Amino acid sequence: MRVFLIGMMGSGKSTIGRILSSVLDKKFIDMDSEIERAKGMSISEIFEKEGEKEFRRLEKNLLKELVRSDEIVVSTGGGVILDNENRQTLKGENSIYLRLPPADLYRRVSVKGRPLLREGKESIFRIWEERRELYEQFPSVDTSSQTQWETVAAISMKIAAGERKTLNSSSHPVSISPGGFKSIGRMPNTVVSKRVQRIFSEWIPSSAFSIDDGEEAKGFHTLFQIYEYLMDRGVSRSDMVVGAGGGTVTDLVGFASSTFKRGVPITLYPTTLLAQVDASIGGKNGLNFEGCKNVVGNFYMPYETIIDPVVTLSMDEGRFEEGLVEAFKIFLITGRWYENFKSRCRDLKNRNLRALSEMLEEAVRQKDRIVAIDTRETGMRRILNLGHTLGHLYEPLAGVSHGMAVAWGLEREMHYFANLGLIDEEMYREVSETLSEIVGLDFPQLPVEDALRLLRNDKKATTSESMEIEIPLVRKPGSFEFAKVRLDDLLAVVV
Ligand SMILES: NC(=O)c1ccc[n+]([C@@H]2O[C@H](COP(=O)([O-])OP(=O)(O)OC[C@H]3O[C@@H](n4cnc5c(N)ncnc54)[C@H](O)[C@@H]3O)[C@@H](O)[C@H]2O)c1
Ligand SMILES: Nc1ncnc2c1ncn2[C@@H]1O[C@H](COP(=O)(O)OP(=O)(O)O)[C@@H](O)[C@H]1O
Ligand SMILES: O=C(O)C1=C[C@@H](OP(=O)(O)O)[C@@H](O)[C@H](O)C1
Ligand SMILES: [Mg+2]
Repeated sequence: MRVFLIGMMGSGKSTIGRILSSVLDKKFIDMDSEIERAKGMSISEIFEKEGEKEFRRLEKNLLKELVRSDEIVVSTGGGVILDNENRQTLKGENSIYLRLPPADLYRRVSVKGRPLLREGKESIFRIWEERRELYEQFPSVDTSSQTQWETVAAISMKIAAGERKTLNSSSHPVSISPGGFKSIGRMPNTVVSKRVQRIFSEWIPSSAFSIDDGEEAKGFHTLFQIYEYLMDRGVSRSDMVVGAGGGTVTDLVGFASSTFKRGVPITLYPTTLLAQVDASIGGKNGLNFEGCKNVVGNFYMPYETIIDPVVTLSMDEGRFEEGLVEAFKIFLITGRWYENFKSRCRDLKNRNLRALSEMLEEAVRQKDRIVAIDTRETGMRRILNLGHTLGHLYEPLAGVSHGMAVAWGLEREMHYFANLGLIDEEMYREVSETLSEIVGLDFPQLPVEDALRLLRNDKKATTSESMEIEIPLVRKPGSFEFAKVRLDDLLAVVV
């Protein structure tokens, strides 16, 4: 497959092209750089010494060469579309126009290395006016007020085939499907995260209801909005409801569908990595109440979960990596894919789609196996709480997100058990280094009183007066148990 990025100077073709090539495992080619290398001079020098006409001849010949290659992402020069033959060639390819209003281009573009702007940056407005109809002959993504990752995600979604691999999961049907998110367009009763709706609006049905997400939104106020939407849509038990968003959305819509008319079917489209490896698998749902996490909820298996790694590409730095932490936690517990994870960590952090799809398939299979054995968390499923005991202190007291808190909690719990000699130093160091590589470990010291109060209220503590709590212990990858620990000893590693 070949992908060509077209658009005005400054629209981001070279920047986005480099990132996109790493995501798609393809060779990156920047046409301007190729021409400069072949000629041994800069674009400006070519324009000056040999004229624009010669530059366009070189550009045209290079394009003819490139369409004979494969597995490439090409950032074209802004003027490649001026030649009709070039346009016809590009129309036969996966060509995407990075669309941006001229005012944004003006703010973004630098004159340096762009001879057509030698009269001044304001020339960008004239050039844009002259060319806009040529660019608009191509499929486009709007890159105005989009992050670079959101632009990469929108392009990747456009070109993703949507092939689906259904896992023979036992708790509920799950498919891994790069581009499968696009099937949401056929779903009539969709509740979607506002941010996801903005990024992937091309595929979200107009009948969808977009909601705020995040912990603040994960409460009865949003739940009642969802009930009202389902009422307005006349949803009955023979209809399908869709929840598309991160874990707060899949939890909310999961609970709403489990209680609306005593239960209507739900299909989940988890759109964060954390929701894909964890929140959307296993039927747990819930909402926060009176400042307490997940204090209302139940177990309700979705009709299906569609996991599309492409949709996670748009996530903010930091939030994306939190999903890697939850996956690493599962591989640490089961021992499977643990070595693979460490060796693929850089590819995973670079959001390489092939690595993500393989990782997701393994993580989902393993969580599904645990859930199938102990759906209602009376035994083995509690192991998934690894890192959450101390994580539930960091989340409110350090004011960090759930995923980051779990990373810090996992590292501190491993540190605690290493101090007791229950896990060897090498194991602790390996886990700590991996977590540090994924999200960094600059956690703060916590205030003693608040930390002790929260620890005593942890739902695993036997009684609030007790000074003991039973928490998961992983002695080595794949070997786990539950260990009774004293609250004040555990507290010592976080205060
Ligand atoms: N039910 C379960 O088994 C389970 C398990 C783990 C966590 N959870 C719950 O999940 C929640 C955490 O989930 P989360 O980390 O997904 O949080 P989230 O739903 O708050 O999403 C995090 C942020 O990512 C944004 N976002 C979502 N999809 C995006 C995309 N494709 N591109 C860019 N931004 C995107 C959201 O707008 C939000 O700002 C917590 O409430 C936790 O309790 C539930
Ligand atoms: N999505 C984006 N948001 C903000 N700035 C961007 C974005 N994409 C690229 N840029 C910046 O815009 C400038 C031009 O990008 P570049 O890739 O050189 O554009 P082109 O190759 O289309 O001329 C660079 O400074 C780049 O960092
Ligand atoms: O728009 C144009 O005609 C041009 C854009 C430039 O590439 P970028 O779009 O990467 O700046 C480069 O090919 C040359 O300066 C001509
Ligand atoms: Mg460029």
